[in-house]
Amino acid sequence: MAHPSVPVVPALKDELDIVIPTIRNLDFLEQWRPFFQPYHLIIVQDGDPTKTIRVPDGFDYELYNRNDVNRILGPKASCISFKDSACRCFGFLISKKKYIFTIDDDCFVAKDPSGKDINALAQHINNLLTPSTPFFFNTLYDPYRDGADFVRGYPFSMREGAPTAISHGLWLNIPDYDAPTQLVKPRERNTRYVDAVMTIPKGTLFPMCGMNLGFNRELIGPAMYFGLMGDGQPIGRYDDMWAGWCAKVICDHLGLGVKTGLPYIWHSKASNPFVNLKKEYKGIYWQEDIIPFFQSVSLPRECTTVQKCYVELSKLVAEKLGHVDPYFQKLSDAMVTWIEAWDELNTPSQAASETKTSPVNTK
Ligand SMILES: O=c1ccn([C@@H]2O[C@H](COP(=O)(O)OP(=O)(O)O[C@H]3O[C@@H](CO)[C@H](O)[C@H]3O)[C@@H](O)[C@H]2O)c(=O)[nH]1
Ligand SMILES: [Mn+2]
Repeated sequence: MAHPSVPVVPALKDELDIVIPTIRNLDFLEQWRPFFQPYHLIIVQDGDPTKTIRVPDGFDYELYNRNDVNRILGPKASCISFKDSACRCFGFLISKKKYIFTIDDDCFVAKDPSGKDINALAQHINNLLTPSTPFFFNTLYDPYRDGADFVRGYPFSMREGAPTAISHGLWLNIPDYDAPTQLVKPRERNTRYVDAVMTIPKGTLFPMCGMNLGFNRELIGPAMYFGLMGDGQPIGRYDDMWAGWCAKVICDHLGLGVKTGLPYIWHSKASNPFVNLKKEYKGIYWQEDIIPFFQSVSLPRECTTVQKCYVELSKLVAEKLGHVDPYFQKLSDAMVTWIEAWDELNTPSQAASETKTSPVNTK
């Protein structure tokens, strides 16, 4: 029990950045203020860099537009998408913190069945700070949660679990459906609150949605590249999916865990299904080749770091998916550029020299 006179410091206050990709004013932050205000925000402004993005007073943030991306990365900026939410991964790159939470600007505070506001950030932090169980499924779901435990038959030698790399949250109201599903079910809303956090078993892929997502940047950051999407690219809205497939095979290889379930956010805006179909359609049939590829991936033992795994994966992408479309050779090259940029920005000497055009705003 915290002593009343000692202020409670929010968990991971100085170890976590909140990354928001945006093309609009960030009034949505007003609703998140009680939960987000103590944390540093990294705002990645997409689209026209001359447009001014309004951020509510009282938030500590840095804002990067496309001019900043080009200035900081130089030629390597080619790996950061333009005019797609995939641009958010620049925020992952430029951050210096151990943890990341990323959220879309049309995601609001949801209420649990008791009517209480859900602090999605606190739940992600709890998910990331407790182990995962990728090697043996616990049928009572998250065994580390208050009021739960490992069930009978769960090997004691496996109860230490694995470090958690990713925490994948869900959405009430507008579900993250693909365009064909949106088109046939335009009025479907997700009203089902499932009170569970589960570890996605080793060897199983999943469709990672980027709109309510936390991860340990030190464990899996270099794999969280959101690919080449949007302007000038033949595909969109597969940014988070690509990152999730790459990250999951690497987590499996390195013995790291991925959780999905709580927390929920309230996803307020359904994007246009016709526009989405134009962005997604190639991905809808390419993924019938992409998924078997990721299911077949076996990374060599010498790949002991995320970077080594990721570069090895980029080679396999070119080799095994290049026949599907020339795009995958471009993507393979961009994956290598991303790792070069990651290592360049995250070596102490280089990182310190980065300056920001937009002054860091303090409360
Ligand atoms: O060109 C753009 C468009 C949008 N953004 C910012 O990205 C997020 C998401 O935008 P939006 O809510 O319009 O997108 P959705 O259709 O709901 O898509 C979600 O599903 C996945 C598609 O990849 C992803 O998780 C979400 O994008 C907002 O913050 C926009 O401001 C952008 O930066 N550039
Ligand atoms: Mn949205």
